[in-house]
Amino acid sequence: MTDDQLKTLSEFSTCDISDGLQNLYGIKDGGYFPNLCQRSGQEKTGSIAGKAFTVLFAHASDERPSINYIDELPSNSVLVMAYTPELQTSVAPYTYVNNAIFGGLMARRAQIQGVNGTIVFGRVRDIGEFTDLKYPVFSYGLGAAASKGVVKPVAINTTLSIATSSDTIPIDSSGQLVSKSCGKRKIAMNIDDGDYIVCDVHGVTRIPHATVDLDRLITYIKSSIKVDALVAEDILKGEPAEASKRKHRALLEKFKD
Ligand SMILES: O=C([O-])CC(=O)C(=O)O
Ligand code: NI
Repeated sequence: MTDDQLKTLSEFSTCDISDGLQNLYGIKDGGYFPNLCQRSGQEKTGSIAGKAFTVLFAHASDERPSINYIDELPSNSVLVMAYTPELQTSVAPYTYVNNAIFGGLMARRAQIQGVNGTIVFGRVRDIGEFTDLKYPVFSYGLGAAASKGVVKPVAINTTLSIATSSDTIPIDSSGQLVSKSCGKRKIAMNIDDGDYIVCDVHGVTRIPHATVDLDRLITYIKSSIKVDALVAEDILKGEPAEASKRKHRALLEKFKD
């Protein structure tokens, strides 16, 4: 990702990103990861963007050794931390682990290396320190206890599989109706290392780097924002929304393959 692309992504909202992924690439969930809350960094103008640097956490009994990931983080990345599937639940609170795996000292260390923010599919602590640092952190929940002896980081630069939908809700993460009779299961969405991440007040979106042409997506989103602005003007003049949308959406036809 070039500096220009990064700057442009940080000017888009997560809603803009989801519109682009849905309309240009047919990704029905719009790349949106539900249930994360923004804990800090709200004062930043624009969105938080960067390439995903992924860290996988496993139970302390996992045979893999604990690794140090916090001291070698690429600048302009977004640190993404998640658990192995058996430690995740697809209904609230989304993780079985009540300990926090990210805190103020780690935020400090990440920030000094130029990391743009942290996403934890689990719990975090020391939010007062995140706020003081103006360092953006998103998480499922909060905790007070550190992770020692309970979970440990076991892999970096790996695909993270996130359980996002409940087996009690008959709709999967891509918006398809699924049979209620298919029994217990978790429906996962992946984040690959190096995916483009954009976060804001709505939460977190992910642009899959393997399948999305970032320049094409950016060009589409710029046009889509223009269309929305034109429709907003029409609505202000008293025009009906649907007719205005039809009129201006033609601007987006050129993107259809
Ligand atoms: O001890 C931990 O797991 C994290 C923590 O509090 C910090 O980074 O300040
Ligand atoms: Ni701490």
